[in-house]
Amino acid sequence: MSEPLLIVKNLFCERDDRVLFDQLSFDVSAGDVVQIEGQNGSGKTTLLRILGALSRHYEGDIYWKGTSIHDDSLTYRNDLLYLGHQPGVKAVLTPEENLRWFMALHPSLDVGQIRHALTEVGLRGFEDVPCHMLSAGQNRRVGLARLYLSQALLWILDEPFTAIDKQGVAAQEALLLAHAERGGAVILTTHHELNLGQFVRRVNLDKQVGTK
Ligand SMILES: Nc1ncnc2c1ncn2[C@@H]1O[C@H](COP(=O)(O)OP(=O)(O)OP(=O)(O)O)[C@@H](O)[C@H]1O
Repeated sequence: MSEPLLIVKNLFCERDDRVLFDQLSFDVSAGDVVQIEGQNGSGKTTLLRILGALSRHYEGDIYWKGTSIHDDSLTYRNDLLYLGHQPGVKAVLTPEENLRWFMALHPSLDVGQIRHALTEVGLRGFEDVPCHMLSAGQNRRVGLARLYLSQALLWILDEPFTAIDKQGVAAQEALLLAHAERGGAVILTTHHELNLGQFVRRVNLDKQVGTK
């Protein structure tokens, strides 16, 4: 069996004198979809921000391909796509402009690929409409279009289905599965009941029991 891509070891995090998690350990391998579960305020976003190398407010170790993410943060960040809790869309820009902005670090991507991604998320015909004129779900879809463009191995997604309709959720679930089947890995939070059968592993922050 191949080594896990991500190893999370003995994480401890405290906020406002409240321990969110202690001795939290789990790993993530190629092909895994890992759902972080827990009630409101249990620390899911906090954990995803830590795993996304956006916060160092913790103790413990995180290894990516065998190396601490802080010893080789460049490799880790290159392999990572993090979609936060907010859609992360600039309201004055159009969907196409937003994606060009997101993808500025990937100059090999062309307008055709960006338009294809927008079509995949159901925004055909809205490419040139400023995002402040789009609905909440459409704005979320602009952010999710990055998943169709990304070459990253690890996707970390914080509530990606917020404001997305049923059909959109089903399409996103299929995309997550396809990514896992290609050898990628996904860590996400969602209050939505995932329809991914045995593909999903769960880490529950309420029970503090790691993977089950
Ligand atoms: N920057 C911060 N400073 C102090 N406390 C914080 C900070 N960020 C989060 N917290 C606290 O940490 C706890 C966990 O917050 P977090 O957003 O991780 O929860 P969550 O499980 O994602 O919740 P939800 O399901 O409501 O999105 C909360 O009690 C919150 O008040």
